[in-house]
Amino acid sequence: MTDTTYHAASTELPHFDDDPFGPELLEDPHPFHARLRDSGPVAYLERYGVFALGRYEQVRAALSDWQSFISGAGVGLANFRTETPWRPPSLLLEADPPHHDAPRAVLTSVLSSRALRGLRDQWFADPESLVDDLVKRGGELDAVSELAEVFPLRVFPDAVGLAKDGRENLLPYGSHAFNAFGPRNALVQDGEATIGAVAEWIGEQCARDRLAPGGFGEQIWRAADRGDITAEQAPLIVRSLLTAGVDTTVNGISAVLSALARNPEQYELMRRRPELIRVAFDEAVRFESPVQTFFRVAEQDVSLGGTVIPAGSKVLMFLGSANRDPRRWVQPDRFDLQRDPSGHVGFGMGIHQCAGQHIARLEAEALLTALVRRVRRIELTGTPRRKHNNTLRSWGYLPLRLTEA
Ligand code: HEM
Ligand SMILES: C=Cc1ccc(C(=O)O)cc1
Repeated sequence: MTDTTYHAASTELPHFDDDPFGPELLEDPHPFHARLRDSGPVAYLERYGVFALGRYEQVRAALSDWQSFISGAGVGLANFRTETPWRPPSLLLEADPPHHDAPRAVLTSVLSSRALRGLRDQWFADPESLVDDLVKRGGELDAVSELAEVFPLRVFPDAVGLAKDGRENLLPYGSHAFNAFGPRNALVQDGEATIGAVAEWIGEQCARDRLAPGGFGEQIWRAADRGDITAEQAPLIVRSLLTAGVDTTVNGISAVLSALARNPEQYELMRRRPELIRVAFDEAVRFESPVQTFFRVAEQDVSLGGTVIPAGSKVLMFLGSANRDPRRWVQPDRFDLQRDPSGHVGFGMGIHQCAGQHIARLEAEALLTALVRRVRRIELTGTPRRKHNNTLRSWGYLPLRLTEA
């Protein structure tokens, strides 16, 4: 592509000086998302020298076109072609076909909805006692520390086959990994101070002899015995579970609890029609988008939304903005259990679409089922507080009252 056409594209292109990873936008990204969408299909963020996609159509197109928008140069701001990643790249998230194929096939099989059937009874029983205790205690709670951070950490590490000790490392590791997809701002620098020991613990847990027989981790190692992947790949694929499997579901559960508390008529509807429980979680993932953004790199000059994005450019996809695009969703800012949220990009789209989405849905379904049986009403009892992260949309404090049914 010649300079003149690039120059022409860049001058016609809407430019923003906003910082999507700064405290103001992390606190409330929605006004910026609306400006970004209304500016056009493609924009340019001057602060980071990246192209930005805010509309559903272009985000979905970029997610689906893995040949033009690649993951192998990193799905954060860092370009692995010129910068050293903070950790060895993921064999799934930060890989392109053909290297991506075998690791993905293994995880798809290990985490398939069929494979999860054996977990259903145990995962549905667990939150019943948790909710019972909270209701008996009077029903006042911080839903983040006493529910959203508790339930996933009780069931998921066991399903992976992790040892009991050291599990307190999982949330800090995930938080740092998600911060590290952004610029090296204060959020990343704060994490760097302690991440060394945490990352070492995570790495140790991926060894075969640390993983309980029959768990997801050991099943990945058995795939290596079969030759589906190599023994060198197995621990890194286990690491993917530990990185993506906890903070995401914690924030997905916080998101659905927050949305239900703010929309009591939706909670009542869900109690009357429990088949809406699965819709509720996906609608919350659309509405809140626990994973807000991911990057891609243009593999070659690629035309999108009337703009030619030059080869080598980083492209920032605003999943949270796409999930609230009025060009795709009716009344997008409404949490509405009677809409069909399928097609949302909260789990991504295409070959990298979330490999753990069935896990996330099962956890949420188990918790919401326990709630609708025991709790008549969920209401906010104070001012919730956000927890800032460069990639995750997260609650730090969510004061709720659960009224016994
Ligand atoms: C509410 C919960 C979750 C959300 C919102 C979420 C979101 C996402 C998104 C947006 C992607 C696409 C990344 C991209 O296109 O670059 C993704 C991929 C992935 N997720 Fe999830 N995720 C969730 C839960 C989980 C869980 C529980 C696990 C593991 C058990 C998991 C494992 C993965 C993996 C391994 C990938 C990479 C897939 C690939 O590149 O082929 N996720 N997730
Ligand atoms: C959705 C986030 C995500 C983070 C890390 C990984 C990984 O480490 O493979 C996968 C997905």
